[in-house]
Amino acid sequence: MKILKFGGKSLANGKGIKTAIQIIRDKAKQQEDIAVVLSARGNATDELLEMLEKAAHKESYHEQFTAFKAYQSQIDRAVDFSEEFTTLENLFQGVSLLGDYSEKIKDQVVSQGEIIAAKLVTNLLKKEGVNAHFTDARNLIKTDNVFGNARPLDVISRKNVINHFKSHNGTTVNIVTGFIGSNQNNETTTLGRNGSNYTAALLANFLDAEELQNYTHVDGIFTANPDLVADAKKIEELSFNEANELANFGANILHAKTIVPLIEKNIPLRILNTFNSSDEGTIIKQKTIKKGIKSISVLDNVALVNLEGGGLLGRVGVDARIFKTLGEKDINVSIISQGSSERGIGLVIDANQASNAIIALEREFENDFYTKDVNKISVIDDVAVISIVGQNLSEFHKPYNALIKNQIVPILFNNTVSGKNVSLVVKKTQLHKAINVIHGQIFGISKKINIAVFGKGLVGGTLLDQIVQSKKDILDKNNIKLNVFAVADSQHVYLDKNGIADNWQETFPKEKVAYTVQQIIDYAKNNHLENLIAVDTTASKEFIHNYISLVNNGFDLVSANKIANTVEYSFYDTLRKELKKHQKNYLYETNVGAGLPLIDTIKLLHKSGEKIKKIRGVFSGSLSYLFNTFSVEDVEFSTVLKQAEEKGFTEPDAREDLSGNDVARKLLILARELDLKHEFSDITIQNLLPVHLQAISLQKFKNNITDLDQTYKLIKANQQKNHVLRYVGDLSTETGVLEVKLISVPSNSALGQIKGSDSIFEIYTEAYKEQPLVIQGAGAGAAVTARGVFGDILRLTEKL
Ligand SMILES: NC(=O)C1=CN([C@@H]2O[C@H](COP(=O)(O)OP(=O)(O)OC[C@H]3O[C@@H](n4cnc5c(N)ncnc54)[C@H](OP(=O)(O)O)[C@@H]3O)[C@@H](O)[C@H]2O)C=CC1
Ligand SMILES: N[C@@H](CC=O)C(=O)O
Repeated sequence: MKILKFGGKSLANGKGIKTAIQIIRDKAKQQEDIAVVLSARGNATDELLEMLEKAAHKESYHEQFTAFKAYQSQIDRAVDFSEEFTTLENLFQGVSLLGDYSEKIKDQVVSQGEIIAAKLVTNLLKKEGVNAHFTDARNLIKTDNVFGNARPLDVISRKNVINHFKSHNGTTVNIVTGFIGSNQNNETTTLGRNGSNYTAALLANFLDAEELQNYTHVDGIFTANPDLVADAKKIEELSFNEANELANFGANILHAKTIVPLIEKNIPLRILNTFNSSDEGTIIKQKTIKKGIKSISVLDNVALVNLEGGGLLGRVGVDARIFKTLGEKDINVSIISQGSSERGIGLVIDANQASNAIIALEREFENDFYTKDVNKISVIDDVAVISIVGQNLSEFHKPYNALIKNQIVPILFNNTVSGKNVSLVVKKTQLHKAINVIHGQIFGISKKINIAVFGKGLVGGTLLDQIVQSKKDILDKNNIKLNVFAVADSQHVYLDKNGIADNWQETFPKEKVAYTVQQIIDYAKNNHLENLIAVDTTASKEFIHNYISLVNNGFDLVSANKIANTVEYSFYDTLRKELKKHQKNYLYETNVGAGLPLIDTIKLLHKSGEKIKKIRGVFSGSLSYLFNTFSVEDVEFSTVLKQAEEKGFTEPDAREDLSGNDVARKLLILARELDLKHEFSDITIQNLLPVHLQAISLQKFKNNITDLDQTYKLIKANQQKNHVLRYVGDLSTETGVLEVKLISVPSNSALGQIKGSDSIFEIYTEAYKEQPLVIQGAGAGAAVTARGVFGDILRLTEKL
């Protein structure tokens, strides 16, 4: 025999009840041996409780009652509910007169929901030709007298059920009311939370069923609540032990007490979706094939009680007193954690019971306050418990580190000795983000990286296009979901927590809003975005003042902008201290040599103790292009400069290149990588701009760009034969000299031979004494730079 159980949503008017009837009818017609257990339909239980409350407060419940009756009768007007409706009317009237009700009355009221459901379904099935039999569980499940949460009496209930099914067997399909029973005086009782599932499990146990099929409105049990974690996946199978852990930790479908009767007889429980008949659901059974972490569940209506005291060390019986005190108030403790010093004991309890718990504990430990053995009993009520079911402690560092990196520091954690469950208490405000971070780490379904790109010009825009093109591949190959949630220029931002559109260029003008960086930080916080990266592809001197705030708010940084590394050393130093404090990273490989792997190489050599003596070369891609072209072609200097701008080699204001500032910045960045605390003012710079072009507006400069031509024509003419012009940077760690200047070199020398926008860096070290280590390649350009920024982002994703 199989027991089928249908929940309220599966029996609601419309698609629910229709589909449920079809499922039962088809199984009955295929001569499957089945019994059916039903919950109340739709929101019947909640509505009955609401009306009861209204009656108790002497408020009018009549309108709601009329609507309730209409809803329940709507599907089949032929079914006679007059007995149930009259019972309800009488009960409400009585409660209204008294202005109060007991748990016993409450059970009588709510039980009508299941009775109405079973009567209706029986009738509908009969119309479909099924030999259905209305079965009132009050005649079968006998319980103790605890109204509202009654315990079934095993021996008598078992006997009743077996006898009933013996006399109603063969083609009969018993339609059983879930949730309700009766005591020895035949007074109606209910089985408490998840009562209908409990009825179904009891029946399965008593009748030695081969499977309990629980029809719900979801496809099964998920790796996490899909409302909180978009990437949550359905679990195919769970063991009873795992289900038990989940049941204790908030998985709504399961409840520990419903699993016990199934474990006892080794009866599998299958969670199915009434509305998705093709899905196999989740099966819960004795043994499963797949081992490992199964699910993350949450308890969010909890409070953390903390008892602290210097005099608790070695005191026998303190915990016993706590539990006795809470037990007397019927307060259940779901987690306890105690340090070996015994100075602090943390207890997780139901949030609704927190005040009672504190009052009771303060009373119990009153004398200990006087003796100063106990200093404080406090409660934190804005907390939630996240439980990782199946978490092996040897792997726990992964989700834990990810939480810390995302600035979520658990308040308390705790594990079961069996190693099947690790629970973390976190602030409720951080719950959403925490569960996503943990889920991404342990299930590896995909790690979501949330990126804000500041600056959507040449480099930023190319980067965004590259991300759009590559994100699917990166997801498929590396399980990394790149989610650009913000794109900003100097005035506006386009925000979408689910990721900007692929055609972001067209969407930006439609969606853009004015912004401050703080608003973007708040947006990330309010939308619980994890693994945050801020990308600076501006050339802004002001934007860098947001770096520290971004770091403080959980962002890692990637930057093409060289300013933060080249302003005063004190800022450079402070930023690094903040990064260290918050365990954040700042990557800026493109600051020198665009996409060339220069900074990483220098860092590695320096870290390994290799003494770098000198770095020399053509540091600027745009000036390289300028002089490579100008030296060999018969063309005006200003014409080549315009070409360099058009090709995206120059800074937004090309005078940054021509003044030597950009090369000087690169030199300073490399010097600081070598722990030299130089300032920009320490660099000797040969400015290539005539004075009158230096301080005017960019537009005026562009209008007068041909003023450069005469000067460079002369310089070119005065060169030695077979020589070419190169603008070089020179950094000597031995002399402390940092210099950028225009020189004339033989065209067949290493510097003389470079082509296009190539940069060349010669690194002289102890090991590379005579023949330097040379890094050469395109030193400027939007595509190579954006690719370098992209590389930094991907490098960061490995650290997150
Ligand atoms: N080109 C190259 O080869 C290389 C460039 N780089 C660096 O890349 C950076 C970007 O260069 P490029 O793309 O050419 O510059 P662009 O001028 O093309 O783009 C700059 C972008 O930054 C935006 N911006 C300016 N201020 C802010 C702000 N406060 N907040 C947010 N956005 C802002 C601008 O917006 P708006 O339009 O509103 O002003 C614009 O969208 C520079 O720092 C450059 O040094 C590094 C290596 C190589
Ligand atoms: N303008 C710069 C771009 C890279 O930093 C250059 O020409 O090198």
